[in-house]
Amino acid sequence: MTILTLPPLDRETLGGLLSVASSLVWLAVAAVIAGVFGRLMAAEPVSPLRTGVAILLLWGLRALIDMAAQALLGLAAEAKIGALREEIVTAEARAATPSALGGAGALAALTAEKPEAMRLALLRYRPARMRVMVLPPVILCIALWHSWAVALVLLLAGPLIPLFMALVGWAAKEASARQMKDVGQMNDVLVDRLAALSDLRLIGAGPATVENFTRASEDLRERTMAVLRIAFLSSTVLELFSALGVAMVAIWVGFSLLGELSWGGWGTPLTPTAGLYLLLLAPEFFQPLRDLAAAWHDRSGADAVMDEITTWRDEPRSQRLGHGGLAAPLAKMPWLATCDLQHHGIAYPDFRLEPGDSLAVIGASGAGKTTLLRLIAGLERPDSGVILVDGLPLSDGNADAWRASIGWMPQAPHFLNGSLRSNIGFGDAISDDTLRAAGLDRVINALPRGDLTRLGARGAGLSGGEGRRVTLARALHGGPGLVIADEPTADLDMETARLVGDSLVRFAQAGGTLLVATHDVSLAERMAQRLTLTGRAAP
Ligand SMILES: Nc1ncnc2c1ncn2[C@@H]1O[C@H](COP(=O)(O)OP(=O)(O)OP(=O)(O)O)[C@@H](O)[C@H]1O
Repeated sequence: MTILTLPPLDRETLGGLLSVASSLVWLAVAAVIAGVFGRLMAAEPVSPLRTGVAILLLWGLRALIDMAAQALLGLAAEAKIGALREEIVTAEARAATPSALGGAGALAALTAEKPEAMRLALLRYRPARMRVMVLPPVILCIALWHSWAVALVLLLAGPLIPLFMALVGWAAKEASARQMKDVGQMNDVLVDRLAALSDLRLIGAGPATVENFTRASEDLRERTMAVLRIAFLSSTVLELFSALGVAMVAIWVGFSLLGELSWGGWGTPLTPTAGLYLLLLAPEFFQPLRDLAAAWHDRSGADAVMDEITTWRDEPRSQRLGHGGLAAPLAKMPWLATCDLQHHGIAYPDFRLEPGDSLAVIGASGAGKTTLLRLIAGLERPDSGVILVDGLPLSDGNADAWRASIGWMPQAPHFLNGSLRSNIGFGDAISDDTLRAAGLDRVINALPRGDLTRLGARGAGLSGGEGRRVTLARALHGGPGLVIADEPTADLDMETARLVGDSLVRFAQAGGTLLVATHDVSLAERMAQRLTLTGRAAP
């Protein structure tokens, strides 16, 4: 294998190797310092300039290597965390069913907050493990060269640290997992309660909600304290072991230099330079082990997050059609047909919709109207049968472009916590024609802040009918070929229902294709075709 064919080092490995190199530079610095003090103690001449320059150069080198290592490790951690976040957001955007992990709050925590808990582990754990594999053996060899007694002390005290670390590690991982779960649940509680704040007040559930919330936050505090307790306990014990190790080396070196101890070396008396060198190296022997112990704790938190991400990954969830990416809409509106479509035990009658046609899907509650609309939009995969778009089966290959050609008016609209304008165009400019077509122009003129009126998550600031017109404008925005509307007139008074119906009919009269699921007989009668669903066949 030539060097050219060797796999390139990833940033994390390179960062880890540089952190090892930086620690090795310290051995050279310690040698220079010990040499200088040895000469001073032996009353030999020392060049302060040469010594100062040598130490400065070595420190500078170490700082540079350290900086490069931290930069590389930081980039590697950012890339990993970014990739995880992208994976979660992309998968959630493609999932047709909600995650069993929790609601929006839990998923937001899994995407934003929890991967952040992995950063310290990514920055510290692997480099610390690499340093542990190199530095203690190197220092042990140096110690053995000078004294078997010092090597024996290090050899006995050193392994106690990883041993204790492993024992604490189990408890730390469990405590971190419990804490991570609580963080997700807490976010869910927060999202739910904030969404229902006014309802909770009206039914007088304020005090009970506050009490529940206090209990949940108290639980989270206790879990966090449990994690911190383990961290404090483990670091105290590790400090104790390493302090004892260093103290024993210091006692041996001190008494050997004083001539009180004649054993532990290799027959020749310990020189002041060698003694000082051993004293400087002893803490460095324990340092990587202590770093690893600290990083081990970070890793416990990161493992708990990874376990949760693995559970989320392993959930069997059906996927929307398409890749979820941005796609250009189809050049011209195709014809649409269904063939032997079956989903969730409901068999759907076949239908065909030409460009410019309008179809009302009618049937009792639970007959499968919303499900059919979702299937047509590629938001769910049918259990069997096909949807034909210009004669081609709707598939992952054409679903993104198909959806880009559709305007969607859902039964239960969601609003972003932003201005009315941003709730229609999501950042795009909105044409006056779209506002007029949705009958929204007069509504906007009557609002004190016009299209800058801020909407809450449930469309607060607008009446139900006005909110419905916002979703209609959203569906019409961008000039879609097909508008799919799910119960567009539900819960509206007759006048507003007629206005919304007029807007939809005008869209169809202007050449748009219209698919409407409705219980509203007068709206259904205004469509060119009607499709009646009968739901599941009786068992
Ligand atoms: N993931 C699912 N698995 C199994 N059945 C489901 C699933 N989702 C929905 N259903 C069922 O499919 C049926 C059709 O539901 P759908 O919402 O399409 O009815 P609908 O005709 O739109 O009702 P409504 O007029 O009340 O809005 C319902 O019985 C519903 O319980």
